[in-house]
Amino acid sequence: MAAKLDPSVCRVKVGKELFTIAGPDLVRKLVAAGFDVFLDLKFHDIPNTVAAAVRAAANLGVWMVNVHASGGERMMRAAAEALSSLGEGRPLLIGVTVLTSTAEDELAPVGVSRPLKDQVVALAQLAKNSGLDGVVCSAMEAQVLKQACGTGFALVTPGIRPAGSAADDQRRIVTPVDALNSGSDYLVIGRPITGAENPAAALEAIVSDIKSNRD
Ligand SMILES: O=C(O)c1cc(=O)[nH]c(=O)n1[C@@H]1O[C@H](COP(=O)(O)O)[C@@H](O)[C@H]1O
Repeated sequence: MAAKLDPSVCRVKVGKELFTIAGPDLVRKLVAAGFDVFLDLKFHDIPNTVAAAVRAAANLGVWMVNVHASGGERMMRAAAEALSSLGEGRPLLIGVTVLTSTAEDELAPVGVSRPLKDQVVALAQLAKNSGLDGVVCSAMEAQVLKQACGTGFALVTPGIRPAGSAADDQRRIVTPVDALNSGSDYLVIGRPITGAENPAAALEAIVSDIKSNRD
């Protein structure tokens, strides 16, 4: 897949599936090939373990790494502190709020009684106060988060689907142009590109749609 894509057009994300199959060597190869790599392992563990894991990610040379914001303030602070001594070249540290595959009615069974949007805002504010650089959320929440957390706080939005694409297991989906217009800083696009017959052409179509239709 990476060989079919151009590092000047897109970054790449290595998630749990690929990392479990191919491990850190593949991440090093992607970095060496010139890609900015988002290591999406969504760490969620005790503070000491998460701090050591994000430090290990930084040593691989990745551009972005994420943790679950629901791991709490002490966990996120430990992660932020583990990276702070690395200075400018350190990876961006991002907190996952509520997964884009989660729908409103799935929160109560896991003990969350407030509305989904309020949960996303609360976790984003906690992430910001814990020293993180931004959050993963749906672009549906981008506008409210830019107001709540300010423009310098990065919004990373999966659940991106060009008009007419299948939602698959995602529940809070937004088109690429609408996501950017709502304030998303980074779009995470998987299956609409990886599942296409010609991934480079699918990416190109998305980029040209953005160039011609963005506000
Ligand atoms: O942190 C993530 O990257 C992530 C968070 C989230 O809330 N939702 C979400 O879909 N993701 C990831 O983003 C990617 C979305 O892929 P597609 O649904 O194929 O576009 C997957 O690799 C997910 O693991």
